[in-house]
Amino acid sequence: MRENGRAFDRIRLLPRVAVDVAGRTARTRLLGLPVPVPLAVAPMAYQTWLHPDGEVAAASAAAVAGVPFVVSMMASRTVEEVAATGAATVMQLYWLRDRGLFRELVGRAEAAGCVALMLTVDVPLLGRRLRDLRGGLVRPANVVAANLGRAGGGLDAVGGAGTSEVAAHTGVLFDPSLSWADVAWIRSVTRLPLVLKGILDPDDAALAVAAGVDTVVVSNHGGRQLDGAVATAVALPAVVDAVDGRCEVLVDSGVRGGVDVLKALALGATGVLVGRPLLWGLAAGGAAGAARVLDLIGEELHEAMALAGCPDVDSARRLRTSVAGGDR
Ligand SMILES: Cc1cc2nc3c(=O)[nH]c(=O)nc-3n(C[C@H](O)[C@H](O)[C@H](O)COP(=O)(O)O)c2cc1C
Ligand SMILES: CC(C)CC(=O)C(=O)O
Repeated sequence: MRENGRAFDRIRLLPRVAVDVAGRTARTRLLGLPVPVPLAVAPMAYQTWLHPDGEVAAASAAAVAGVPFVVSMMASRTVEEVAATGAATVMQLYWLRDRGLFRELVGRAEAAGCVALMLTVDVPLLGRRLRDLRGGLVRPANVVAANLGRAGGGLDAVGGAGTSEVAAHTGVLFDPSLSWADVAWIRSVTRLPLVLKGILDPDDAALAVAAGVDTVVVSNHGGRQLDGAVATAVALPAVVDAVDGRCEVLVDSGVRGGVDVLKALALGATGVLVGRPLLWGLAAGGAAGAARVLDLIGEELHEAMALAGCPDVDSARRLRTSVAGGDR
């Protein structure tokens, strides 16, 4: 988790000068949609844990900002409630042991007007989260996975030593047998654009393209899964090369401001997903707090583009970068 931030910090930008940036714009396309800034909100579970309105407040902020909102399969408000905010909504899915429930969720996402499906591929099981274990993390009874019906409630018996309640619950639900054949099956059962989230190796990015995926997300899950996995700012360029323009490449994990977004673009990304900062805004100030976070990142990006001599997103993607040695 720490290395994600450090890796972005180590990227150095080579600004261009005497470029007319008076009419600059960060408008571009992301997840197949026109967006005012190249970012979307990352899928994050159980947002009513942070604020009573949860995902509905966060999605309202995304709607105001005009950026897509990815609703977690483990959201504490339903995909229908989220889509009703008017935000361009992407449904995130985990591979479930219960294939009937998985199919049902795909159908609900389509019926709710979702613009894409995002399959998260880096959670065959939940990472060993030592702070969750030491703190005895247990969901409050009123925070449930609202999309999963009876399967979305908590567990009566917590998993025991070495397992948090959340890890035990997801262990019951998630199927660790996901393979590329299953990805091909998912591709075949929906006409919605398909996003694969949690790619780090360029060979996996090439396999995703071969499976007909529309977007890959270079992600180590914000450092929550495999401790010691490569930072995304380090992994991104090789994935961009492997994909070679055949699908969109988004990146998350460690993006904390507009300069990080500019660095991601300079490294070849189509755009970024914003994770924890959105939750901090939501916890501090509900929909307004989440909206302020998205505003700030957008303002910072516009300023950084001006200072780097970038009138548009394509020129940002052509900026040169270098990597500084050591930590700051
Ligand atoms: C509290 C929390 C819950 C998350 N829940 C999910 C989830 O349900 N599905 C998913 O694909 N990723 C989930 N993630 C990972 C995020 O989508 C994203 O990859 C990560 O937070 C990006 O890193 P950042 O927080 O450093 O920006 C979660 C992250 C956090 C912090
Ligand atoms: C409920 C969890 C599976 C959500 C998640 O992906 C996470 O906590 O990182």
